[in-house]
Amino acid sequence: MIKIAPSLLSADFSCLKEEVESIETAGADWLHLDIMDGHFVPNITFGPLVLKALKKHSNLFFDTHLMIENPDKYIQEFVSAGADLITVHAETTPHLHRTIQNIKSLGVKAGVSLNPSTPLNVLEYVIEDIDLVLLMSVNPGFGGQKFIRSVVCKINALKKLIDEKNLNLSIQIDGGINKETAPLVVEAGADVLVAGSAIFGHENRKKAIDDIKKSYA
Ligand SMILES: O=C(CO)[C@@H](O)[C@H](O)COP(=O)(O)O
Ligand SMILES: [Fe+2]
Repeated sequence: MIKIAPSLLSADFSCLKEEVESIETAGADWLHLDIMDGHFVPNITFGPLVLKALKKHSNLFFDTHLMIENPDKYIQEFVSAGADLITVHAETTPHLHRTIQNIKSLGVKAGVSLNPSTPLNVLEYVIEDIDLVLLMSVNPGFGGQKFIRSVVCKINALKKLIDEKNLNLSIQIDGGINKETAPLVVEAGADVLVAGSAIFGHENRKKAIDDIKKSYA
């Protein structure tokens, strides 16, 4: 089963509660929350207080994508606020193994994200400890960017590695996903698709989600 995770980054920030409700009733599987600090990425979004406020109004799985320096400092706060999965960028933490253990010790799922230019081999000694790999298909920081096609080969290579090791690990793709690019990444082995502008950019959220689902059915 392929999961659709609308990214809140492209929602109307003046009415986040209604925006989350709109994608929940439209058939979204997860809610993707982009946390940006203005250091690791040029943009600044929101923090745990916003997660906490939205969690009260949603039953969606809170998929929390940390694009922040020194993620260990904030993991506990995001878990207390309602994160169900915490994904950190390998580029932000010198002690990736420790960061993963930190996330797991708090009872939530752990993911590792890689920028488009970061090779898969940074995962070599942690791949058996995580629940999800997030491959960025744009350079992180903004919604609405163009899909970087070289990620398709990267997905194929990661899928091969996962199958060889017989691991139960999700492959999430984030950036430029729409009804044209979704089939490419699903075919390569992705099973969680993040989509911001392709869903929140449309009035009819159900049609937007259904169009993506139909594109690879
Ligand atoms: O993490 C990020 C961007 O850094 C994403 O989650 C974006 O929010 C995806 O937006 P679209 O490319 O789907 O518009
Ligand atoms: Fe994201």
